[in-house]
Amino acid sequence: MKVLITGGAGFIGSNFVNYMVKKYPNYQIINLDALTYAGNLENVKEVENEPNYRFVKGDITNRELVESLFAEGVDAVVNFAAESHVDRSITDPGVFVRTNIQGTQVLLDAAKKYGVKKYIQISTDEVYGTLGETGYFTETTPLAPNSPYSASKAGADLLVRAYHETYELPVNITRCSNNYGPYHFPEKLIPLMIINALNDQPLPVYGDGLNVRDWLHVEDHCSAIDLVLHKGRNGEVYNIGGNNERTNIEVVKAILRYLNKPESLITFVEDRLGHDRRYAIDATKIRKELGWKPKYTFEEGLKKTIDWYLENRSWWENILSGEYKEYYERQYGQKLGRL
Ligand SMILES: Cc1cn([C@H]2C[C@H](O)[C@@H](COP(=O)(O)OP(=O)(O)O[C@H]3O[C@H](CO)[C@@H](O)[C@H](O)[C@H]3O)O2)c(=O)[nH]c1=O
Repeated sequence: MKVLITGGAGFIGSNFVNYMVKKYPNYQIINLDALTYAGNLENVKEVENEPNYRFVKGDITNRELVESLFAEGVDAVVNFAAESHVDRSITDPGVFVRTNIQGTQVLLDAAKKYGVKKYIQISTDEVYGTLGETGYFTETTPLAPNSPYSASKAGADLLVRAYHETYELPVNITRCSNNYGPYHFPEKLIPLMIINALNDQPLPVYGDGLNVRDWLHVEDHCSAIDLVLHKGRNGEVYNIGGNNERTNIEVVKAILRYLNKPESLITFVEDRLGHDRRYAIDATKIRKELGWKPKYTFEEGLKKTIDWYLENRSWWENILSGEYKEYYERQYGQKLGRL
């Protein structure tokens, strides 16, 4: 089987590339990634010399390039390639529409033209919008995205659905909750808080810190996608979530406790615009239908993740000294009163 993984140098994509190359030595894995600010070949260093792995630098909106890869005979596509950061989408939505929607359409066209056996769209629980204090997102919850990022992901999901209904393309859409684990780019909550705590820098918590996210270890996400790839019923959506609801402030305090750093580092800053209050996934369908089970509790997964950041200092120090530095100052400098 030849599997094209797009966005395989980003956080979740690279974890999936590493997982697939090692687990299936008989599969050919092609990693197509544009290497934007969030893509990093260091993330796939552990498999770069494996005979069943190949990297191609390129953008999913590049129709010619995408078609040339499909012409080689791709059996399955797993599309992770996306602009993923909500805060960036609030200041610059255009690139989100381009990559997340137009890029998906290019992949769908090629998948249809060359007759792939499976197309998997990696989506997000954010397409469902926000929850109050109770309730869960199921696969039939209406789409109600609130940020330009989630709107672009919802748009892509609708295209994927339409290619199934109209052309009978064999698709699945997976919608996961917040992932965490190794190679998570430092702009996101958990790695940002770990790194700032290690550097004795203020930890910027948005609003009252009581927004709730449902955390899923990235390895558990990979095992779920593996099941969907091999056993998913065509045309179906599968929610993937770890049942680990935590407020942001709980997560931040747990990180400080593990690192033995003072809570005085916590700094409440101006809230994110349109900030979704709570996400919580009902993953009954994938558990019952495909037999998926996460292996990490949040406490174990978080400790393992913090240890990874302690052991891989040079990975994140390289990112911090590059173009990310400018983003960080723009995003937090004023909020933290340091500019
Ligand atoms: C970066 C940052 C975030 N936050 C808050 C905002 C959110 O309530 C929570 C998590 O923020 P983020 O790490 O940006 O993740 P969130 O907005 O939930 O979105 C993530 O999870 C989604 C899945 O739910 C994915 O679709 C997105 O691509 C991914 O970025 O922490 C802070 O309080 N301070 C911060 O500095």
